[in-house]
Amino acid sequence: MTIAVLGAGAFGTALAIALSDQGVTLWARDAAAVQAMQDARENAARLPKIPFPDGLTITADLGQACAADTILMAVPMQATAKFAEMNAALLRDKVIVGCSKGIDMDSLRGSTAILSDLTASPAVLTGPSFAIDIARGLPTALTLACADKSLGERLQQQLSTPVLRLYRSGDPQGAELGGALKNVIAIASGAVIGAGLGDSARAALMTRGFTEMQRLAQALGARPETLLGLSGFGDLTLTCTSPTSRNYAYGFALGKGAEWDAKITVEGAATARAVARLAQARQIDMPITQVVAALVEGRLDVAQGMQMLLSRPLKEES
Ligand SMILES: NC(=O)C1=CN([C@@H]2O[C@H](COP(=O)(O)OP(=O)(O)OC[C@H]3O[C@@H](n4cnc5c(N)ncnc54)[C@H](OP(=O)(O)O)[C@@H]3O)[C@@H](O)[C@H]2O)C=CC1
Ligand SMILES: O=C(CO)COP(=O)(O)O
Repeated sequence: MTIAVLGAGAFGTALAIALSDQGVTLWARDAAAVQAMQDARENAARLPKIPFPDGLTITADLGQACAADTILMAVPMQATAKFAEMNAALLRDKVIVGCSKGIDMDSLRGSTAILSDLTASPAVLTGPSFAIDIARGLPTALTLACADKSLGERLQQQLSTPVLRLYRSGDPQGAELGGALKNVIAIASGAVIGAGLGDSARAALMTRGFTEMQRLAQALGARPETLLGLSGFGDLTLTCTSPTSRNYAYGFALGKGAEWDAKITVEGAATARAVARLAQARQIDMPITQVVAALVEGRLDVAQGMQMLLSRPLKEES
């Protein structure tokens, strides 16, 4: 069984490296970048100093990549819907695993819904994992979620390695929402630490943020236990506590009033805006997400956002 990874960012490249013992094709859109990676046998732009193993083939030919049995989609979320639509002829009815974390701003859909336009039972691979850790072969555990049980079992076997341990789930929507929503709370956590408001405030935001994640996920049909696993609680913990996270680092810069390089992928920024709209439309109480959306849009600063959260009426913990 052959594997291709679409999108040669840090994560796509890391997955291709981790799975290269089986032979992996990594696709990138830019032919010049592909040639440079082929010559250097590394992705110097996104994952420097990690050499490509022999089993990794890099190409700009999407047709060649899509000939693989299993396709891992690692293009950033806000580009995924257009990518899927433009390349539907190559991707239709393939075995596709969504690896991106976010909610599409235009359609308010996540990767499972977007990829369902192409294939009957898209899978999701998500959980606490920095690209650099996976690429270095450090131990990592992720969730592989698929509504089709036998396909999920096959993908679990195919994509696990001795150091990349995949747990199976039958709830792709819950798994995808955990990965998407934790990025929003990571921005809030970074902002609180960047503004010097302390670890206690961060713990409060993580906990109340997790409550918001559960509220939305359950309203959208996710199983509550999915969010308690690697894809929800696990990834929330990693991303809200590590400066390696770009979402956390972006929030930290907001809190500190520091410059931020807009070229860096911060999935939680667009996702906060998408989820704020989704929550408003469904009348779901998600105050932290609403504040993060307002921070991202420049409608509030961190002090004002914190004041808004602290001045809410006192209530029962639920
Ligand atoms: N980095 C990490 O630790 C992890 C990331 N993820 C998720 O993986 C996804 C990708 O993130 P990551 O790899 O880090 O992102 P990066 O910022 O490292 O790279 C983004 C990549 O996507 C490519 N790209 C952007 N738009 C398109 C498009 N329209 N068509 C094809 N390729 C495109 C870029 O190509 P170009 O260079 O040509 O612009 C670039 O190679 C995100 O959803 C992220 O949340 C999940 C777990 C861990
Ligand atoms: O999703 C991630 C870790 O699981 C990566 O987080 P960042 O996109 O914030 O770097």
